[in-house]
Amino acid sequence: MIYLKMDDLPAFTHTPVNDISGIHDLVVRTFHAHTTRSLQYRLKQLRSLYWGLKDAEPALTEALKLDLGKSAHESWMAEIMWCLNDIVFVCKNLEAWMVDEAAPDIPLMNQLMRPRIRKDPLGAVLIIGAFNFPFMLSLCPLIGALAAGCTAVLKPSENAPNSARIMQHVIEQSLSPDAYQVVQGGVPETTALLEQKWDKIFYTGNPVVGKIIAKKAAETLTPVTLELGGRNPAIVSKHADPRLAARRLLWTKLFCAGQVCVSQNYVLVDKDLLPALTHELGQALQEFQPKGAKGNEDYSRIVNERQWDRLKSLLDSTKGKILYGGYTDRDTLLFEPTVVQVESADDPLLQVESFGPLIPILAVQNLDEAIHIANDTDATPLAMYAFGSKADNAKVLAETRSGGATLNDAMFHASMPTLPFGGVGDSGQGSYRGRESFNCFTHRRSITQTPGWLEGLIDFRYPPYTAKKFKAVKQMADTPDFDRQGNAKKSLLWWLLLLGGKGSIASAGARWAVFVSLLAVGARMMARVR
Ligand SMILES: NC(=O)c1ccc[n+]([C@@H]2O[C@H](COP(=O)([O-])OP(=O)(O)OC[C@H]3O[C@@H](n4cnc5c(N)ncnc54)[C@H](O)[C@@H]3O)[C@@H](O)[C@H]2O)c1
Ligand SMILES: CC1=C(/C=C/C(C)=C/C=C/C(C)=C/C=C/C=C(C)/C=C/C=C(C)/C=C/C=C(\C)C=O)C(C)(C)CCC1
Repeated sequence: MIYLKMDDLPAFTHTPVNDISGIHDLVVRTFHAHTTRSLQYRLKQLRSLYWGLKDAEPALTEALKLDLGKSAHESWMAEIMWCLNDIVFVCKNLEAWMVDEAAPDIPLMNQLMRPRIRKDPLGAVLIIGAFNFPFMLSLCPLIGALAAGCTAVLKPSENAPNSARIMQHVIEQSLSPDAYQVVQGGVPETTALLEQKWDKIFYTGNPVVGKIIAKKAAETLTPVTLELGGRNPAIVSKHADPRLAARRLLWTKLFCAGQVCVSQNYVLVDKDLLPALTHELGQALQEFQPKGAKGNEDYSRIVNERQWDRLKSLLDSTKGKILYGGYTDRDTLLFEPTVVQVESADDPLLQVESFGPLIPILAVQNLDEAIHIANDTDATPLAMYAFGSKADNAKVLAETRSGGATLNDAMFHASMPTLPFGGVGDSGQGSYRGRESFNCFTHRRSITQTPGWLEGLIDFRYPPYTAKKFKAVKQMADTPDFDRQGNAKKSLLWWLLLLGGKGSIASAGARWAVFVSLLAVGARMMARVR
């Protein structure tokens, strides 16, 4: 088999803005022609995309190397295999997902109307991808939209142009062009796309642009899923294992050179554990990169000069002390993983999302202080990490919010392809992955059907309203299981089972034991008397 090479592809060129409304109209027309509704159509498209990606694997790997210096290892694990497995999983489950769902919590009398929930595709959707995991962040939403029966336009990030080129090639070779289109470009092209009316917009990227997109979508009441970012804290309590914490936190800062939305933005460590943690970070860095970042050909590069410059000026602005790393080279876009011990939560490294291989560490007095700083820095980050005892971790989860969280590791909740993934508050809204990708592009349509023979039985709904009809309606009221003080009331049956008492089932059991014993004694006494 002759494998495709990136050189075989046309150069990255922006889609002419004047073509965008025609592209939009095409996918809208196709949706309204109901072309994409059948299960077989969707499966055929998904299976075709699978083989298109599979056959392009060498070029996909090459593109990620060109755009980000990404290793074949990371490219396979978190991009190519990720997307291939996503398609396989969706194909296996799609038929079950599409079946009408029985409606839950329906009173008996309403069951007669056969309530059910149909999964309707939302329509023609717009998907805007980001540069750091260009295939996973563009194709997985597209897989969800396709599975849901939508038509779609994908706008990959222009900051990963080679990945955008090969994605366009694979999509054009594998999917029906009437239903699935790619628009290439940056701000002007995305802005032109946002002028069109979509049935859903799925955006991955920074919160600033997320607000632009949410505002634009609000003008036409278009639903959005926003996969944004945040300043994700890692809290390392005094009960943590410093070696595990060091290795696992470094994982996400070496992965894609820290250009990972769910990587920790800063580390709050109990003051007593600071020496051990910093020591273990040095040990792990030595193990993970024995020849340093420069000598590690599997270590990604910063995506472009603009991002490199932003990171460099951020590092130069810190008042902290560099413990490890700090080597950078603009010519090769290399940025070494850099551990900085900072003395204040006001340090510039904690004020913005680095989205790079910076690891500021701040010592705290205790867990309460860590939680306070975390909530003060970013109340709704995309991710939260807690390393500590079971009680410590439970406290962190109970007293903070985040899109997702991993305990005693980094980014694991984001490493499971079928676990719903999304932000909260400023870090985003909506979620996807696995079945959630199907749901993300689906409208859950409630349907009922009233049989003719019921007409006389439910005429209480028609005027003229009589006393008899009103009495019938009054009897439909439910009985509350709580009293006027807001306390739960037990039903008569429950009162009897608990023998009138309150408290636990165990105490009720004790009462039953006493009650049965008394009954037995009484019965024996009655027998003697006879
Ligand atoms: N939640 C997630 O899954 C996820 C994944 C990756 C990145 N992110 C977040 O994204 C940010 C980094 O990515 P990025 O935004 O630099 O990626 P990016 O530069 O690739 O931009 C993302 C997309 O937004 C578009 N865009 C940029 N500026 C725009 C504008 N003014 N108007 C319209 N469209 C515009 C780009 O064309 C691109 O398609 C970080 O905050 C990171 O946390 C989140
Ligand atoms: C195999 C057996 C067992 C255990 C298996 C285990 C525990 C396997 C663990 C696998 C791991 C560690 C996989 C890690 C994968 C990481 C990935 C895919 C990272 C992905 C990163 C992503 C998606 C980043 C996203 C970034 C975003 C969205 C923003 O920028 C046993 C032990 C159970 C025994 C039986 C065999």
